[in-house]
Amino acid sequence: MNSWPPVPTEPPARHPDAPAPDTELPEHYAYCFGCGSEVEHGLHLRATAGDDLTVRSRFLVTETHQGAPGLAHGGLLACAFDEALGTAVGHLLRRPAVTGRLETDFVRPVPVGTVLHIDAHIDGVAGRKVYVSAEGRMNSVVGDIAVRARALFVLVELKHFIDHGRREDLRKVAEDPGLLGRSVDLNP
Ligand SMILES: CCCCCCCC/C=C\CCCCCCCC(=O)SCCNC(=O)CCNC(=O)[C@H](O)C(C)(C)COP(=O)(O)OP(=O)(O)OC[C@H]1O[C@@H](n2cnc3c(N)ncnc32)[C@H](O)[C@@H]1OP(=O)(O)O
Repeated sequence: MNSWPPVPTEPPARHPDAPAPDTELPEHYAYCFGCGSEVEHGLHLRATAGDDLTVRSRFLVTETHQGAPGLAHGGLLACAFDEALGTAVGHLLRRPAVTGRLETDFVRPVPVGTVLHIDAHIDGVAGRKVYVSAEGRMNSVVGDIAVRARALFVLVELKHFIDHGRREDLRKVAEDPGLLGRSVDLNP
């Protein structure tokens, strides 16, 4: 394994307005494939602020998430980690960021019906670069590790989303700001 973070970093500082530990976090966008309640076959990942620089997430692997018969698709698992890691950056640092790089180690197959518990941690900050990592455990917070991930998120201005987002979707959000940051009922 290469050293992590790969460059010298500053210790990250939890934002003073970050949600308190054990706070259930809202979905960040109702049409997000990772967390959005309006996406029928999305991951519906739910997250809770943890202590210090951590966020705990979980999602249920359903039959619409298969790659091989009865097993989760690796790309969807990577998506769940992208979401869990990005949620940690967004909520704990309270800065908009996008994924620059995401690497995953798939350690065990994940059957349909598994609840994957993903613990994400902010490891270091170097300028606009935020290094984060996570472990996903099967069916309990102390279950077997199925997936490990590391990522680089890059802090951006809100303008990034306005410049690059599709006009009609930006218009929908302007008309219904509740599509962003809406609280949702919890599932596993
Ligand atoms: C007020 C707000 C409060 C917030 C409240 C919280 C609410 C909840 C929050 C949130 C939940 C969110 C959950 C979402 C989770 C999912 C996230 C996604 O899936 S994001 C979509 C996929 N990713 C993209 O679409 C990026 C596409 N790429 C780009 O747009 C650019 O390449 C970008 C912005 C990443 C970088 O471009 P540049 O021009 O701005 O900057 P340059 O200089 O190229 O990079 C900056 C530094 O990063 C390094 N870098 C960039 N990409 C790298 C890479 N792939 N590998 C290594 N280094 C990389 C560069 O080498 C540079 O490093 P050096 O500063 O020079 O040391």
